[in-house]
Amino acid sequence: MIHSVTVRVPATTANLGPGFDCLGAALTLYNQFQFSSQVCSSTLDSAADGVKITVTGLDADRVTTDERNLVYQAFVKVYEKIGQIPPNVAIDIHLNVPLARGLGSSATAIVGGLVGANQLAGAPLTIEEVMHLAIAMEGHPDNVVPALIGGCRIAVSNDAAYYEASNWMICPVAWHPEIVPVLAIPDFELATETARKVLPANYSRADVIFNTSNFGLLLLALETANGDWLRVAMRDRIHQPYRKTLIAGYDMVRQAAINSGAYGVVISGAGPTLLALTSPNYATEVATTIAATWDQQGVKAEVKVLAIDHAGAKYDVCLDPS
Ligand SMILES: Nc1ncnc2c1ncn2[C@@H]1O[C@H](COP(=O)(O)OP(=O)(O)O)[C@@H](O)[C@H]1O
Ligand SMILES: N[C@@H](CCOP(=O)(O)O)C(=O)O
Repeated sequence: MIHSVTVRVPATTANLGPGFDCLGAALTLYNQFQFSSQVCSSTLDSAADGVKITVTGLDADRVTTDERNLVYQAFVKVYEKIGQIPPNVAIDIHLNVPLARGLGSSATAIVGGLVGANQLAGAPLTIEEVMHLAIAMEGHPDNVVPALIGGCRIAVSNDAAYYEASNWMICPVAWHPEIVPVLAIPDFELATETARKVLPANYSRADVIFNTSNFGLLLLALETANGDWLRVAMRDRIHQPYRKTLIAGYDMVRQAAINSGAYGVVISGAGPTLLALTSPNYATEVATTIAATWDQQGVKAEVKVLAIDHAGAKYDVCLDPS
């Protein structure tokens, strides 16, 4: 019998400029979730029956430890899907991905909870079924998909209604190893829900064509590391023009990063983290410049030079000694 499951889930950077709600990549920064079976609820000291949650690491005090916790909600979803009552469980969460910064913290929580529950239940669901549950919970595929399977991915819906889709085609996007993601994480939060509310419901034909052409070019540029293409292809008219007003210093930081060698700078996920893509030779210079420029605007930012994670969610299972 399985005693505990430990799941490691990567952060993500979604959208990458023109790929709003359909393109995202996993990053080498991870949250960890451990799920341990409990014998009976009388051994648990949480207010919620059947679950005890502890959280350590970054922003730990900001995460709820009762049954509203997103990891636990995802855990329960698996048992609903298989028609079983969720077992009593202790969940230990260790956070390295900051909350509400555009690095997919909610995606790690959803994927961690789903993968943990599925393994604890003896793996009744396929990875596709886990993915569909994750997309339905998050409401869009671009962060949960790379968080689950790693790499850079495009999600395409086979259904007419994109956001209600139950059929998804997931395709890998080649990412040239000489393209380095530099992430600049400011010291303020921006909830995805808030950043989605500022977007218009409709777009002009010109804006749609602008994004479609840049998106196509971006895929070629990521595969080939063609700098001339990348400098053009990271432009977007679907979300960034509206969201940048929520990110103090955005234009100045973007221009300074480009002047110091970045191909381009985009909002990571829903923001406020900024993603610069650059070559290995310029990565340190770009990182230093972004931090210094934001500092001049009164914004403290942590800057990380990362790589693309190709593994996605990884788990270890520990069997009951008896
Ligand atoms: N490990 C976690 N456990 C529980 N809830 C989490 C966890 N990580 C994130 N969340 C929830 O997700 C919210 C952040 O989600 P969101 O606004 O989409 O930002 P992000 O861009 O980081 O995904 C947090 O405020 C919290 O409610
Ligand atoms: N496409 C979504 C992506 C949100 O990603 P997150 O990492 O900020 O949760 C959006 O742009 O709203």
